[in-house]
Amino acid sequence: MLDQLTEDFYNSFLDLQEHYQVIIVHGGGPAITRLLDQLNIEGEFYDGLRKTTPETLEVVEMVLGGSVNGRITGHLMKKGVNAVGVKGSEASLLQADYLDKENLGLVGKVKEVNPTILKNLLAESFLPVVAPFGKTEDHQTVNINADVAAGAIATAVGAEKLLYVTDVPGILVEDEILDCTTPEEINGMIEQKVIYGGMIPKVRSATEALSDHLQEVRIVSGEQALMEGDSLNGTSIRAKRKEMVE
Ligand SMILES: Nc1ncnc2c1ncn2[C@@H]1O[C@H](COP(=O)(O)OP(=O)(O)O)[C@@H](O)[C@H]1O
Ligand SMILES: CC(=O)N[C@@H](CCC(=O)OP(=O)(O)O)C(=O)O
Repeated sequence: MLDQLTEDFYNSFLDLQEHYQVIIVHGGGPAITRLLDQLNIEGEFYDGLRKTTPETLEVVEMVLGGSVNGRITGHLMKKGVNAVGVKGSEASLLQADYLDKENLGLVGKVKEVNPTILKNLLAESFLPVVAPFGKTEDHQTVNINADVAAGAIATAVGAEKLLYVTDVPGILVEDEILDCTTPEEINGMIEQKVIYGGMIPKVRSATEALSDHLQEVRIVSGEQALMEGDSLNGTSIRAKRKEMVE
Protein backbone atom coordinates (compact mmCIF):
# COMPACT_ATOMS: atom_id res chain seq x y z
CA MET A 1 0.00 0.00 0.00
CA LEU A 2 2.90 2.35 0.75
CA ASP A 3 3.44 3.21 -2.92
CA GLN A 4 -0.22 4.17 -3.38
CA LEU A 5 -0.67 6.42 -0.35
CA THR A 6 -2.18 9.67 -1.63
CA GLU A 7 -1.69 13.34 -0.80
CA ASP A 8 -5.21 13.27 0.70
CA PHE A 9 -4.12 10.42 2.96
CA TYR A 10 -1.10 12.34 4.28
CA ASN A 11 -3.15 15.55 4.59
CA SER A 12 -5.58 13.66 6.85
CA PHE A 13 -3.07 13.62 9.68
CA LEU A 14 -3.48 17.35 10.20
CA ASP A 15 -7.25 16.76 10.64
CA LEU A 16 -6.70 13.66 12.75
CA GLN A 17 -4.40 15.50 15.11
CA GLU A 18 -7.21 17.96 15.87
CA HIS A 19 -9.24 15.08 17.30
CA TYR A 20 -6.71 12.48 18.43
CA GLN A 21 -3.13 11.85 19.49
CA VAL A 22 -1.88 9.71 16.61
CA ILE A 23 0.73 6.94 16.37
CA ILE A 24 1.60 5.28 13.05
CA VAL A 25 2.93 1.71 12.92
CA HIS A 26 4.02 0.76 9.42
CA GLY A 27 4.91 -2.36 7.46
CA GLY A 28 6.65 -2.52 4.10
CA GLY A 29 6.74 -6.20 3.20
CA PRO A 30 6.78 -5.66 -0.61
CA ALA A 31 9.69 -3.18 -0.34
CA ILE A 32 11.67 -5.71 1.72
CA THR A 33 10.96 -8.43 -0.84
CA ARG A 34 12.09 -6.14 -3.69
CA LEU A 35 15.49 -5.48 -2.11
CA LEU A 36 15.95 -9.14 -1.12
CA ASP A 37 15.28 -10.08 -4.76
CA GLN A 38 17.81 -7.53 -5.99
CA LEU A 39 20.38 -8.97 -3.58
CA ASN A 40 19.48 -12.53 -4.64
CA ILE A 41 18.54 -13.44 -1.09
CA GLU A 42 15.77 -16.00 -1.07
CA GLY A 43 12.63 -15.22 0.93
CA GLU A 44 10.35 -17.76 2.53
CA PHE A 45 6.99 -17.16 4.20
CA TYR A 46 5.12 -19.35 6.67
CA ASP A 47 1.51 -18.34 7.34
CA GLY A 48 2.25 -14.88 6.02
CA LEU A 49 5.33 -14.37 8.21
CA ARG A 50 8.79 -13.90 6.71
CA LYS A 51 11.45 -16.40 7.75
CA THR A 52 14.14 -14.04 9.00
CA THR A 53 17.80 -15.11 8.92
CA PRO A 54 20.51 -12.73 10.22
CA GLU A 55 21.15 -11.78 6.56
CA THR A 56 17.43 -11.13 5.95
CA LEU A 57 17.17 -9.10 9.16
CA GLU A 58 19.89 -6.76 7.95
CA VAL A 59 17.81 -6.04 4.85
CA VAL A 60 14.55 -5.74 6.86
CA GLU A 61 16.25 -3.21 9.15
CA MET A 62 17.59 -1.24 6.20
CA VAL A 63 14.24 -1.11 4.45
CA LEU A 64 11.75 -0.69 7.33
CA GLY A 65 13.96 1.22 9.76
CA GLY A 66 15.62 3.19 6.97
CA SER A 67 13.90 4.01 3.70
CA VAL A 68 10.24 3.21 4.49
CA ASN A 69 10.24 4.89 7.88
CA GLY A 70 12.08 7.88 6.43
CA ARG A 71 9.64 8.16 3.54
CA ILE A 72 6.52 8.19 5.70
CA THR A 73 8.07 10.57 8.21
CA GLY A 74 9.29 12.82 5.39
CA HIS A 75 5.86 13.00 3.72
CA LEU A 76 4.26 13.95 7.02
CA MET A 77 6.89 16.59 7.79
CA LYS A 78 6.19 18.13 4.36
CA LYS A 79 2.52 18.46 5.37
CA GLY A 80 3.51 20.26 8.56
CA VAL A 81 3.07 17.26 10.86
CA ASN A 82 5.82 16.94 13.46
CA ALA A 83 6.61 13.28 12.73
CA VAL A 84 9.50 11.35 14.26
CA GLY A 85 10.78 7.86 13.42
CA VAL A 86 10.93 5.31 16.26
CA LYS A 87 12.20 1.72 16.14
CA GLY A 88 10.16 -0.72 18.20
CA SER A 89 13.43 -2.36 19.22
CA GLU A 90 14.59 0.78 21.00
CA ALA A 91 13.64 2.44 24.31
CA SER A 92 12.23 -0.97 25.49
CA LEU A 93 9.18 -0.24 23.31
CA LEU A 94 8.47 -3.76 21.98
CA GLN A 95 9.91 -6.45 24.23
CA ALA A 96 9.74 -9.72 22.35
CA ASP A 97 10.13 -13.47 22.50
CA TYR A 98 11.01 -15.61 19.50
CA LEU A 99 7.79 -16.75 17.83
CA ASP A 100 9.20 -20.01 16.43
CA LYS A 101 12.98 -19.74 16.28
CA GLU A 102 13.44 -23.10 14.59
CA ASN A 103 11.19 -22.38 11.61
CA LEU A 104 11.01 -18.58 11.44
CA GLY A 105 14.39 -17.52 12.82
CA LEU A 106 14.56 -13.92 14.04
CA VAL A 107 10.79 -13.26 14.09
CA GLY A 108 9.33 -11.90 17.30
CA LYS A 109 6.06 -12.03 19.15
CA VAL A 110 5.29 -9.19 21.52
CA LYS A 111 5.88 -10.07 25.17
CA GLU A 112 5.51 -6.63 26.68
CA VAL A 113 5.17 -3.07 25.47
CA ASN A 114 6.74 -0.11 27.25
CA PRO A 115 5.00 2.88 25.71
CA THR A 116 6.93 5.55 27.69
CA ILE A 117 8.77 6.83 24.63
CA LEU A 118 5.49 7.13 22.69
CA LYS A 119 3.66 8.86 25.54
CA ASN A 120 6.51 11.36 25.95
CA LEU A 121 6.58 12.11 22.23
CA LEU A 122 2.78 12.51 22.10
CA ALA A 123 2.86 14.83 25.11
CA GLU A 124 5.23 17.05 23.14
CA SER A 125 2.91 16.94 20.08
CA PHE A 126 5.17 14.70 18.00
CA LEU A 127 3.62 12.00 15.82
CA PRO A 128 5.64 8.78 16.33
CA VAL A 129 6.14 6.62 13.22
CA VAL A 130 7.03 3.15 14.49
CA ALA A 131 8.99 0.52 12.55
CA PRO A 132 7.87 -2.94 13.77
CA PHE A 133 11.01 -4.35 15.41
CA GLY A 134 11.30 -5.89 18.84
CA LYS A 135 14.16 -6.71 21.20
CA THR A 136 14.45 -10.06 22.97
CA GLU A 137 15.77 -10.62 26.49
CA ASP A 138 19.12 -11.64 24.96
CA HIS A 139 19.24 -8.25 23.15
CA GLN A 140 18.54 -9.63 19.70
CA THR A 141 16.55 -7.40 17.34
CA VAL A 142 13.62 -9.31 15.84
CA ASN A 143 11.22 -8.75 12.95
CA ILE A 144 7.56 -8.36 13.97
CA ASN A 145 4.54 -8.33 11.65
CA ALA A 146 3.25 -4.77 11.43
CA ASP A 147 -0.44 -5.57 12.06
CA VAL A 148 0.56 -7.46 15.23
CA ALA A 149 2.82 -4.62 16.43
CA ALA A 150 0.03 -2.07 15.81
CA GLY A 151 -2.49 -4.09 17.85
CA ALA A 152 -0.06 -4.50 20.77
CA ILE A 153 0.87 -0.81 20.80
CA ALA A 154 -2.78 0.27 20.59
CA THR A 155 -3.58 -1.85 23.65
CA ALA A 156 -0.53 -0.65 25.60
CA VAL A 157 -1.17 3.07 25.09
CA GLY A 158 -4.87 2.64 25.85
CA ALA A 159 -5.87 3.74 22.36
CA GLU A 160 -9.51 4.54 21.72
CA LYS A 161 -9.28 3.65 18.06
CA LEU A 162 -7.14 1.48 15.85
CA LEU A 163 -7.12 1.97 12.07
CA TYR A 164 -5.80 -0.62 9.65
CA VAL A 165 -4.86 1.14 6.43
CA THR A 166 -5.16 -0.95 3.29
CA ASP A 167 -5.82 -0.79 -0.45
CA VAL A 168 -9.63 -1.17 -0.30
CA PRO A 169 -12.09 1.40 1.10
CA GLY A 170 -13.28 -0.98 3.85
CA ILE A 171 -14.75 -4.48 4.13
CA LEU A 172 -16.62 -5.03 0.87
CA VAL A 173 -19.72 -7.19 0.47
CA GLU A 174 -20.88 -7.51 -3.12
CA ASP A 175 -18.88 -4.37 -3.98
CA GLU A 176 -20.60 -2.33 -1.26
CA ILE A 177 -18.56 -0.92 1.65
CA LEU A 178 -19.81 -2.23 4.98
CA ASP A 179 -20.39 0.69 7.38
CA CYS A 180 -20.01 -1.36 10.51
CA THR A 181 -19.70 -4.97 11.60
CA THR A 182 -18.93 -7.23 14.58
CA PRO A 183 -16.47 -10.10 15.29
CA GLU A 184 -19.41 -12.50 15.07
CA GLU A 185 -20.41 -11.29 11.61
CA ILE A 186 -16.76 -11.31 10.57
CA ASN A 187 -16.47 -15.02 11.45
CA GLY A 188 -19.52 -15.67 9.29
CA MET A 189 -18.06 -13.67 6.40
CA ILE A 190 -14.79 -15.61 6.63
CA GLU A 191 -16.73 -18.89 6.62
CA GLN A 192 -18.73 -17.78 3.58
CA LYS A 193 -15.50 -16.61 1.90
CA VAL A 194 -16.83 -13.05 1.62
CA ILE A 195 -13.64 -12.16 3.51
CA TYR A 196 -10.59 -13.97 2.17
CA GLY A 197 -6.84 -13.71 1.63
CA GLY A 198 -4.99 -10.71 3.04
CA MET A 199 -8.15 -9.34 4.70
CA ILE A 200 -8.33 -12.35 7.06
CA PRO A 201 -5.24 -11.56 9.23
CA LYS A 202 -6.30 -7.92 9.25
CA VAL A 203 -9.83 -8.52 10.59
CA ARG A 204 -8.58 -11.23 12.98
CA SER A 205 -6.00 -8.95 14.60
CA ALA A 206 -8.60 -6.18 14.54
CA THR A 207 -11.12 -8.23 16.52
CA GLU A 208 -8.40 -9.45 18.94
CA ALA A 209 -7.51 -5.85 19.75
CA LEU A 210 -11.09 -4.89 20.73
CA SER A 211 -11.53 -4.30 24.46
CA ASP A 212 -13.59 -2.25 26.91
CA HIS A 213 -11.25 0.63 26.25
CA LEU A 214 -10.51 0.10 22.54
CA GLN A 215 -14.09 -0.02 21.36
CA GLU A 216 -13.57 0.51 17.66
CA VAL A 217 -11.21 -0.79 15.00
CA ARG A 218 -11.56 0.52 11.46
CA ILE A 219 -10.43 -0.84 8.13
CA VAL A 220 -9.67 2.21 5.99
CA SER A 221 -8.18 2.98 2.61
CA GLY A 222 -4.85 4.74 2.13
CA GLU A 223 -6.01 5.88 -1.31
CA GLN A 224 -8.24 8.62 0.10
CA ALA A 225 -8.56 10.99 3.04
CA LEU A 226 -9.06 9.19 6.36
CA MET A 227 -11.66 11.67 7.58
CA GLU A 228 -14.71 13.20 6.02
CA GLY A 229 -15.74 16.15 8.15
CA ASP A 230 -15.60 14.87 11.70
CA SER A 231 -16.06 11.18 10.87
CA LEU A 232 -13.59 8.51 9.87
CA ASN A 233 -13.95 6.63 6.60
CA GLY A 234 -14.07 2.87 6.07
CA THR A 235 -15.64 -0.02 7.99
CA SER A 236 -16.10 0.16 11.74
CA ILE A 237 -15.62 -3.06 13.76
CA ARG A 238 -17.18 -3.02 17.22
CA ALA A 239 -17.89 -5.78 19.74
CA LYS A 240 -21.65 -5.35 19.54
CA ARG A 241 -23.84 -4.05 16.78
CA LYS A 242 -26.22 -2.11 19.06
CA GLU A 243 -23.34 0.11 20.20
CA MET A 244 -22.82 1.11 16.58
CA VAL A 245 -26.12 2.95 16.47
CA GLU A 246 -25.03 6.40 17.57
N1 LIG B 1 -14.52 -8.70 1.93
C1 LIG B 1 -13.42 -8.07 1.52
N2 LIG B 1 -13.42 -6.73 1.41
C2 LIG B 1 -12.34 -6.07 0.98
N3 LIG B 1 -11.16 -6.64 0.65
C3 LIG B 1 -11.07 -7.98 0.75
C4 LIG B 1 -12.20 -8.76 1.20
N4 LIG B 1 -11.83 -10.05 1.22
C5 LIG B 1 -10.57 -10.09 0.78
N5 LIG B 1 -10.09 -8.87 0.49
C6 LIG B 1 -8.74 -8.61 -0.03
O1 LIG B 1 -7.91 -8.13 1.02
C7 LIG B 1 -6.97 -7.21 0.45
C8 LIG B 1 -6.34 -6.38 1.56
O2 LIG B 1 -5.43 -7.18 2.27
P1 LIG B 1 -3.84 -7.08 1.97
O3 LIG B 1 -3.61 -7.15 0.50
O4 LIG B 1 -3.13 -8.03 2.83
O5 LIG B 1 -3.64 -5.61 2.46
P2 LIG B 1 -2.30 -4.79 2.85
O6 LIG B 1 -1.28 -5.10 1.81
O7 LIG B 1 -2.83 -3.40 2.81
O8 LIG B 1 -1.90 -5.24 4.23
C9 LIG B 1 -7.79 -6.47 -0.57
O9 LIG B 1 -7.00 -5.88 -1.56
C10 LIG B 1 -8.70 -7.56 -1.13
O10 LIG B 1 -8.08 -8.17 -2.24
C1 LIG C 1 7.61 -11.23 10.56
C2 LIG C 1 7.20 -10.51 9.31
O1 LIG C 1 6.67 -11.09 8.39
N1 LIG C 1 7.43 -9.19 9.29
C3 LIG C 1 7.10 -8.36 8.18
C4 LIG C 1 7.26 -6.93 8.63
C5 LIG C 1 6.70 -5.94 7.63
C6 LIG C 1 5.19 -6.05 7.46
O2 LIG C 1 4.44 -6.55 8.30
O3 LIG C 1 4.77 -5.52 6.26
P1 LIG C 1 3.29 -5.61 5.61
O4 LIG C 1 2.39 -4.86 6.54
O5 LIG C 1 3.48 -4.96 4.29
O6 LIG C 1 2.93 -7.08 5.52
C7 LIG C 1 7.99 -8.66 6.95
O7 LIG C 1 9.16 -9.00 7.12
O8 LIG C 1 7.48 -8.50 5.82
